This record gives sequence, structure tokens and C-alpha cells, in this order.
Amino acid sequence: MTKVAVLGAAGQIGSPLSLLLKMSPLVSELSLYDIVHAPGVAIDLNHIDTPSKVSGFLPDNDGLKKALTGAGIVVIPAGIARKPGMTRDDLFKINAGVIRGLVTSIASTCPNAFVLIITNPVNSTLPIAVETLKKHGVYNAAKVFGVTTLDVIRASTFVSQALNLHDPKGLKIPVVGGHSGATILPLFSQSKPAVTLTHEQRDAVTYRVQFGGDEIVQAKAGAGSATTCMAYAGFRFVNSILKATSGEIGIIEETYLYLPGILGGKEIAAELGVDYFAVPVELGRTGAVKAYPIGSLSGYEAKLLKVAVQELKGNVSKGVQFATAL
Ligand SMILES: NC(=O)C1=CN([C@@H]2O[C@H](COP(=O)(O)OP(=O)(O)OC[C@H]3O[C@@H](n4cnc5c(N)ncnc54)[C@H](O)[C@@H]3O)[C@@H](O)[C@H]2O)C=CC1
Ligand SMILES: O=C([O-])CC(=O)C(=O)O
Repeated sequence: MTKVAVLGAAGQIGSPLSLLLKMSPLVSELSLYDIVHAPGVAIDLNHIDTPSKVSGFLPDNDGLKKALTGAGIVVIPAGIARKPGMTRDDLFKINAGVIRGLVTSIASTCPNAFVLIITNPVNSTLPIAVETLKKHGVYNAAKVFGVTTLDVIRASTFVSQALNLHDPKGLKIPVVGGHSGATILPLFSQSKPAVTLTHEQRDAVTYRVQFGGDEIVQAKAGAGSATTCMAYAGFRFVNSILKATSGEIGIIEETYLYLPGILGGKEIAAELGVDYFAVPVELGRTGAVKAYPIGSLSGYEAKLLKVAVQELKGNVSKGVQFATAL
């Protein structure tokens, strides 16, 4: 049983994610923090008849410290979201500082907690979180991840839609790389069970996975970006960690992480030429226990990989520079 803290809990992702966590029998206590409304969201959730207790905190009265004390998992969807015409990188200016501030408090209050970064641009905010924890001497590579689960969910969903398959959950399609545009690399050639896509379908579905976020940003027309599907994806990832830390074995999720700190990761990073990359990761009682190579690629995927790595390198160094500059 684990105490989970959600930072940015009053937001459009934070609220439905907190609802899903309130439903989980593996969560003993839920602690919600936001610069606005978190106590209200907590009271609202406390009217639900599940055993976990929810508390809400604002920045005053040491609220962040109280929210983090004793947390085993901290999930962070705090910060600003995209509006039409913006890239995820446009969020860096505000969200980089938000992540650095929140992770600094994690370093001093619950340094052993899992830290899961949802806030965009994930390609850069995860390196900021890692460097901030390193700076404070409490970085544990097995426990700090960028959440890219939505890309994995989109890949199986969009292929199922393209092929008129009934249940997207029946498909396992690895998605590796980063979490924006060309850095997202769905590996349809490794689908289990195998799928046959025409070149046109493959191109269209690859584009949808890479730029699926834009579909929602445009459709919401200024009201935000992916929220409920992200809450679902975030919950799936937190739940995998909860299950793995409770002793369930064989749990593998793709997640964006600093590879050199994980068994098998150093070799993968050296081969790719970049230290941060989403790959399939086996989760265990202590966090990530093994990183798996991205496997054999089709010629089409190999070309996309080169573009992904190139773009990702810039995003990573922007985050690292920000976190190490002070
Ligand atoms: N990793 C992924 O796959 C995805 C990531 N996102 C990202 O998640 C983030 C949140 O998105 P939404 O919930 O839609 O935004 P939102 O604006 O609805 O919610 C963000 C919340 O963060 C709070 N906040 C801002 N600064 C804070 C601070 N310093 N401490 C604590 N709370 C703070 C705000 O008050 C707000 O309640 C965005 O950066 C968005 O781009 C969105 C979808 C998918
Ligand atoms: O597109 C956005 O800004 C939100 C996001 O990360 C996604 O939907 O994948």
C-alpha cells in the first residue's frame, strides 16, 4: 500500500487522474497539491466510498512539504498546457521552472519516491528532474520516468481503428523515443500479434501517433490538450508501478528515462547516441530493473529513428543546461 502524491492535482489531467487513483486498492493515501483548488478536489474525492484517504494542499502553510511527506510515488502533471499554434517546446519557458521547483522539494522531502513526469515538454522536463535530483545527491535512475504511455495507447488504438479491429488492447505495439512529433517512434513492425499495413496506412498511422496531441489541441480550440486520455494513460503507468512494487512480476512498460543508470541501458544509449530515450522497461519491487533494446527495425522505422534521435538530442541538452546552469 502506497501513498501517492499528485502535483498539479486541480488541473484537467490532475483531477481525473486523482479520481482513478482514488479507485485503486493499492493506494492507501492520496495527497493532492496545486497552486489552486486542491483542498476542494480532495474533499470532493473523499465523498467516494473507497478506503483511501485524500488530503489537499496549497502552497501556504508548507503545503508542498506536507503533500510530499511519506509519498512513495509522486506524479507531476503541473504546469501549463498547449493551445492551438503552440509546440510542446513552447511550454518550456514556464514548465521548466515548475518542474525544477517541485523536484527540488521532492529531493528534500521524499528523496526515495518514484517521480513520474507528465508535464511537457517531457523530452526536456525529465532531464530537468534527473539533473535536479542529481544536484541534491538523491538521484535513483530506477525511479524517475517521463510518462509516454499515451503514445503506446494511441499506437494500438489508431491501428485498430485503421484495420477495423475490435479491441485495441489485444495489440502490443512498442513506442520508443521521446514524446513530441518526430521523436515519437511507433514500431508497427514489432506488433504482437503482427499486423499488415499498406504503406499508406503505415504512414498515416505513424503520423497520427506522432501528432495525435495536435488533433486534440485543435479540436479543443484553446481549451487545452489531451486530458482524460492522459489521465487514463497516467493511471495505467502508476498502476504498473504499484503492481510491480507489490511483487507482481513480468511488468514491462515503455517509458522515457535516463538509460545509463539502468541494467542494459548503457549499451542501448551508446548504440543510439543519446542518453534519454523511451524503451521497454521491466519494473520490479525497486523500480526499473532492466531496459530492453529497441530490437530490429524495418527500413522505414530505421529512417525515422535517425530523425528522432537528432531532434531528441537538442531537447535533452536544453533541459540539462537549464537544470545545471544555476
Ligand atoms: N506526457 C504526456 O503524454 C502528456 C502531457 N501533458 C502535459 O501535462 C501538463 C498538464 O496539462 P493539463 O492538466 O491539461 O493542464 P491544466 O492547466 O489543466 O493543469 C495544470 C495544473 O497545474 C497547476 N500548476 C501550475 N503551476 C504549478 C506549480 N508550480 N505547482 C503545482 N501546481 C501547479 C495549475 O494550477 C493547474 O491546476 C501540461 O504540461 C501538458 O502539456 C498533456 C497531455 C499528455
Ligand atoms: O499535445 C499535447 O500538448 C499534449 C500531449 O503531450 C499529448 O497529447 O500527447
